[in-house]
Amino acid sequence: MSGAIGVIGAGAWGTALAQVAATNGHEVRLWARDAALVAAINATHENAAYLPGVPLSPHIRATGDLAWVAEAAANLIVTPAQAMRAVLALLPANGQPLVVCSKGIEAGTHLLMSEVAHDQHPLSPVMVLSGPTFAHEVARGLPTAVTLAGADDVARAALALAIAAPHFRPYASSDVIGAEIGGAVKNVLAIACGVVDGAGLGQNARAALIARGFAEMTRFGLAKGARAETLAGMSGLGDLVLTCSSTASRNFSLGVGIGRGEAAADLLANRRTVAEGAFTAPVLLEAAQAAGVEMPITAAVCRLLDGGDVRAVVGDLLARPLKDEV
Ligand SMILES: NC(=O)C1=CN([C@@H]2O[C@H](COP(=O)(O)OP(=O)(O)OC[C@H]3O[C@@H](n4cnc5c(N)ncnc54)[C@H](O)[C@@H]3O)[C@@H](O)[C@H]2O)C=CC1
Ligand SMILES: O=C(CO)COP(=O)(O)O
Repeated sequence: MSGAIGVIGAGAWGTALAQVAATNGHEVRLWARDAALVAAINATHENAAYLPGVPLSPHIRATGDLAWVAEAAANLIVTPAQAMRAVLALLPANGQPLVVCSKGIEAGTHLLMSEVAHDQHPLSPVMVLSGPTFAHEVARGLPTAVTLAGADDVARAALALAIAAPHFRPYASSDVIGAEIGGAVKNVLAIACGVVDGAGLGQNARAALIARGFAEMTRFGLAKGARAETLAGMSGLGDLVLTCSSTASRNFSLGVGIGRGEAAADLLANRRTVAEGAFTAPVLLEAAQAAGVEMPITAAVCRLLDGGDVRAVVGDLLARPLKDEV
């Protein structure tokens, strides 16, 4: 793939991906909706608001002009999930490949982000890039592997070559739904693991939540047409383990606060960066109920986000009738 690469969304992850795309010498057009952020990135070659301390490649140019970004050979979409449809509606449609890098499910429609992208840009090949990828590590050049999923083999192979770097290794997949469901669901489960940490419930409980959470992810994924091996790969289990283990995760950190007894509403009101699991949880629960899939951990996270008492919610989760593991 020759030519520029567009990155839409200049938060931590969009900025880190811009840095990856610039590694191979591509001109990178990084769109932000906030004019002050555009000016600051271009003046300082740093995104101090969302990815502080990382000197950005001179190949990256921030912009507020979506039409200029749309002329690039491919567009990586990295807005918060619930904002994606509105931003894509403003993006000129050139049939350019669109790569969904956000993790979530659209409220109201229950659509995955790739489905939202297809709705808005039916002529574009749509791909999904997902995996265990803390932005600050990727931006510093630490080794990272991702799933790059897409139905169009040619577009996917071209994009993989364009973004692969010695520290950044994309694995190809044709399972778009599976790649997306892993990333969306793990954010909800990371909140649950944070709660366990904040409430001091111990490492056994955290490991049990990861395992039972993975069972939930798999049940939901299979019901939606995902492949089991995708859910067990980078974008599913890999990302689940990463985000359930570290306060570097915004979702895990949100859970820690809830586990310590802080009100979820206050924690969310005081955040500047996005914790997608808080938006995904109620949508996921609705989608699971519509599909007839039981997701008790997701339901527990929803109760906690609605202000439920931690001890009561955990007690209810553990008091459910005994059942077979599989
Ligand atoms: N930070 C990370 O390590 C990773 C994040 N992701 C996903 O990438 C997506 C973006 O996350 P981050 O970049 O980390 O978020 P962030 O919280 O660092 O930044 C969000 C960006 O979106 C902008 N924004 C907020 N509302 C908007 C709207 N209505 N329209 C357009 N732009 C808007 C903000 O101004 C900011 O530039 C999320 O879905 C997240 O789950 C995926 C992998 C890694
Ligand atoms: O998706 C991520 C890592 O793969 C980032 O997780 P958080 O959004 O919880 O920080």
